[in-house]
Amino acid sequence: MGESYTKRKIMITGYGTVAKEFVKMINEQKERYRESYGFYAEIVGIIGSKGMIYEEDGIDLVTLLSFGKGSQALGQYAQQKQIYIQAPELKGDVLIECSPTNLETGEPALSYMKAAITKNMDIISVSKGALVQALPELKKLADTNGCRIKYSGATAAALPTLDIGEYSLAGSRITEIEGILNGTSNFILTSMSEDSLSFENALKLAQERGIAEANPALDVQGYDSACKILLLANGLFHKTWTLNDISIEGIEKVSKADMQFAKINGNDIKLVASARSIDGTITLQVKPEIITADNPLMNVKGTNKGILFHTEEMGTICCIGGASHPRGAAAAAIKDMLNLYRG
Ligand SMILES: NC(=O)C1=CN([C@@H]2O[C@H](COP(=O)(O)OP(=O)(O)OC[C@H]3O[C@@H](n4cnc5c(N)ncnc54)[C@H](OP(=O)(O)O)[C@@H]3O)[C@@H](O)[C@H]2O)C=CC1
Ligand SMILES: N[C@@H](CC=O)C(=O)O
Repeated sequence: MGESYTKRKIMITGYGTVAKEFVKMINEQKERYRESYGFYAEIVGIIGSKGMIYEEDGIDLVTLLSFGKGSQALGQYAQQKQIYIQAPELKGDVLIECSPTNLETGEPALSYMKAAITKNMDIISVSKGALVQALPELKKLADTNGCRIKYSGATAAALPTLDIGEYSLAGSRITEIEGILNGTSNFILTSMSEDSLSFENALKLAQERGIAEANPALDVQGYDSACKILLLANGLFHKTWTLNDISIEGIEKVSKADMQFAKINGNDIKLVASARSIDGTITLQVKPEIITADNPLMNVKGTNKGILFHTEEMGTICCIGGASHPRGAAAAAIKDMLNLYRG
């Protein structure tokens, strides 16, 4: 890549586990991104629940990273740099949305995204609430304002899903999608099945790894998987389904005995999110299913995830890996950003 590059001013909403990984990656690799992709990211503002730090010429990432996360870290940064915590205001070129997922209201992400779009900012979202509540409305608003919305981080993050469907399978007719899309519940099921951990201990470990949702009920009750299959199915089948169109069952009722019984027969139990054709109609559901040994999803272990696309023209495509992890989620946001602006 030559000397010329695109520079964009970045704002982040929600400075938690994923956002901090995003900041770390920009700090460590911004020069590599500039050289290899012709794109330079300058983080100018971060909004937490108690207000915003903003520096027009770029936040000093090394200083910021010397503190923890959340509004406390933003406050410590402001004190160190002798700047004020300001009232939130979206300004810049790109919003990286990393606030907590709220499936009831979509907030605070929904308001942040709308405010950003009205300032002609592109959006990269890792949070799911606003997308699940209002993606068609947000896309319309974005079109009117000439901006774009990407959300790999919200559709299984490090596991490529939407990109495969939109780019690698372009032109092919996707008939069905099946996936293990939630790392926390897959980790719990694998730990119960292979490491004899209890449900509670496995969930605690997933929380310690930073992969469970702030409200882990979203993971174990199947809602996180439901959000992901909804966003994938709407994106790839060009529909506007809502969460109400999905039959959702989580893993809370799966017992160790169920897992052992499945294993005796060479099978396993996994939380599968699917968009399957039943009587000619696509039906969306999330539920624990028996996976037989000949199913590639059998190999999805621990925090890994996996997806199968059944197509008319390209046969069945399988992708496995992309373990749930805050760094993987941050990397998915970086991928979206580089794909939007690469030279
Ligand atoms: N963790 C993961 O592996 C993945 C997470 N995601 C999604 O990414 C998002 C972030 O996840 P994660 O970083 O783990 O979550 P965290 O809970 O670690 O971070 C969210 C942060 O948002 C801040 N926050 C809370 N309320 C507001 C508000 N009103 N305005 C701005 N900031 C606010 C909180 O800090 P404070 O209140 O102190 O300001 C908190 O630190 C979630 O929506 C999640 O679903 C997606 C893929 C993977
Ligand atoms: N909680 C999710 C991570 C974000 O999507 C998971 O466990 O996979």
